[in-house]
Amino acid sequence: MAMSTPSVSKNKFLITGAFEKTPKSQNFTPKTNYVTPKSKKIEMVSSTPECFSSVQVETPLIKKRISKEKFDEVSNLTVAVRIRPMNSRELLHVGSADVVGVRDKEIIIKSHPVGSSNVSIDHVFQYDQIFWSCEENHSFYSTQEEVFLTLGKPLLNSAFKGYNGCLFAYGQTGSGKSYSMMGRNMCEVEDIDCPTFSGITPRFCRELFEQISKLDKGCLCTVEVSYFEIYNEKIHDLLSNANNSTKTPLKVREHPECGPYVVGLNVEVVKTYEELRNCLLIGNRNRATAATTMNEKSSRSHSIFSIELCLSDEKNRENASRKSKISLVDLAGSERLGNSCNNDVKIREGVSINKSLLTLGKVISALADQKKNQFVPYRESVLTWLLRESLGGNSLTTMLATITPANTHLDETLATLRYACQARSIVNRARINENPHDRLIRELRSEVERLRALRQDYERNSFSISSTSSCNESHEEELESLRGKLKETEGKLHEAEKSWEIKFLESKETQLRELAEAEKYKAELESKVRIMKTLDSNVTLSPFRSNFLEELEGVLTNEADGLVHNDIIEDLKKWCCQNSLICTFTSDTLIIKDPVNYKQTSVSLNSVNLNGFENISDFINSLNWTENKTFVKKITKSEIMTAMNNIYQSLAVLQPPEQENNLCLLFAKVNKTLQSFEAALMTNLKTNKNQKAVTFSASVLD
Ligand SMILES: Nc1ncnc2c1ncn2[C@@H]1O[C@H](COP(=O)(O)OP(=O)(O)OP(=O)(O)O)[C@@H](O)[C@H]1O
Repeated sequence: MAMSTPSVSKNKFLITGAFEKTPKSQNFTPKTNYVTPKSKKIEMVSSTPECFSSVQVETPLIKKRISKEKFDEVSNLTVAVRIRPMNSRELLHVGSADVVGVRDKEIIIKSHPVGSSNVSIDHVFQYDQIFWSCEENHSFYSTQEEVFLTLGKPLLNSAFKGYNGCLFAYGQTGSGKSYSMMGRNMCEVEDIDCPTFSGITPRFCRELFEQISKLDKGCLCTVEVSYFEIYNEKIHDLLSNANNSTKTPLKVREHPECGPYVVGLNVEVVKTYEELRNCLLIGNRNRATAATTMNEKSSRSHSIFSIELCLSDEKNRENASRKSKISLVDLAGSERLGNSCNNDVKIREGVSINKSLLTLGKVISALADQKKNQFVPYRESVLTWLLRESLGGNSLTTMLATITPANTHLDETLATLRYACQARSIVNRARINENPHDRLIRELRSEVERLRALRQDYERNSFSISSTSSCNESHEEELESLRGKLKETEGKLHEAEKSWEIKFLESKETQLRELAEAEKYKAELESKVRIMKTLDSNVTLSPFRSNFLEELEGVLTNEADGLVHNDIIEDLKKWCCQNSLICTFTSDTLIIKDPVNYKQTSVSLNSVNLNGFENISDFINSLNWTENKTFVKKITKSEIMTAMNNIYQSLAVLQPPEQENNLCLLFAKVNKTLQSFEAALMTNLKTNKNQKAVTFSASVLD
């Protein structure tokens, strides 16, 4: 990737006067990116070869669009070209020559068609900015700072207004993309902070925090940063701690409102320039490590460093809250497949890089075409998908094309310049990312101001007209309609501002209500806990309580019907059931209870004999019945289960916050029921050792 900088320039035809310069000692005023700077006619001082030379104008005619439509900035992509010095390899190459000339905002490339040394063609390209960085000591040399001030700073200023921005470097390997974007070296603090060599990205970070420090006190500002690279169509997080080889590539998803994003990407919140610089260093080091282990991978990967800026100023209604995202992109080398691919891996890489760059090309030409409803294949590559908003969307975008002046790379240089020319036709519509209500208020305010100014003009004019001539009726009408319009807009603004205040109050009220509810719930919970504690200490629970359910379950499941298994007993049970009598058994006794008439009888199982009786009814009536005033009921297994379920449901009712008294009562009731159940069960178990059915007194079920 590194090439040494030559000490001597071998310009054969140096067309100086690249663009208007300010002497180095003076403060440099950036030529703003989105306004065409006034050009200065500068003479060519080249030594044009004395041969036939034809001129080929390569720049398509484009109408530069800079318009503000209700705070939307409609503008073409800003395209700049930077020419780096020839490196030692290029200088040592036999027959090497500098074929790039610069005049104002034009680049002229001199080429000789194959086989005709005497005929040359001048390819002329026009751009928004040209940075000639071939000879350091030359007065027209463009420094790193100038490149930042011209391209990076306007994007930063726009970010503070709420516009998204993107700056991407495009060019063949070794043409100076990383040098321009990051600097001469990029893995040490000294490199990042180097006043001479640090590139656009570190300068952007430094300036960002300088501007933040100058913001008003009441202005809240957050900065979030992410850094990733795309290699072979796969995304790798450069801020992740995981080892490069173990990293799983991240995926791209599309949010319906926010657009495409990388899933699981580390986003760091940074509060100082030093923290931001640290992120940059981590990312650069990760990138460099990957480059060494994977054979100069960095040349073949695209890196995207993104900064999200969020500003909110309660005091200043004009700039209530703004959000912007700036992406600084260093693309992979754009050379064609044949030039650099000499093995399988490289061919695969080349295909992937070319897939991204090819799609980028397709996207650029589709957007440049400007036909309505033209399909733009953003989703054909990860790069274009993620840069969608930067290309033809909501962003102010700048492309920096980097080239070498050497004739050895003439084809690549021409390809890069043509690519860059086409990109100039892309139109983006950037809008301030803000709350729609703030936007409405701002728009109405500016409309009111405009109408007021118009009215003043009219009033002044009509005064001079009426003083010189008789009353001009049509003028008066226009003035009247203007007044009406102004009144209407002022009314709308007043409404918008009022509704904003009402909304604010409403949201405050909702907040207070929610807070009060939360407090109430908290108090209820606390009282519930208090009750639980009191109950625990006051109520003496039976030692069997913990085993109660298991015991009950044991009894129920053991209902193995090991009773007297004979047909007579079965018939008796059936008959009793049909006649509303309760029929229970101990190991040797049959007990029959009549709950309606409060009677009870018992008979030894051994003496049950139906012989001599016509039917079961006669046998039952023959038994010795005694009075029994206690109403008892036999509970079946399913009845017990239902009763238990009822208890659990009652317990469940305790969960939501209840009035303290209700809660107390309910709890006591449940406890009582459980105790009764338990007592009844224990009595039954104790008194009837082999009993298989359990009888409870009816009060238990109340
Ligand atoms: N404007 C410049 N002035 C002086 N040296 C430069 C300039 N631009 C690039 N160089 C030097 O040229 C060499 C290649 O530059 P750089 O690594 O930035 O190329 P690149 O386009 O990013 O390549 P790659 O695609 O491989 O990443 C480096 O040694 C760099 O220092």
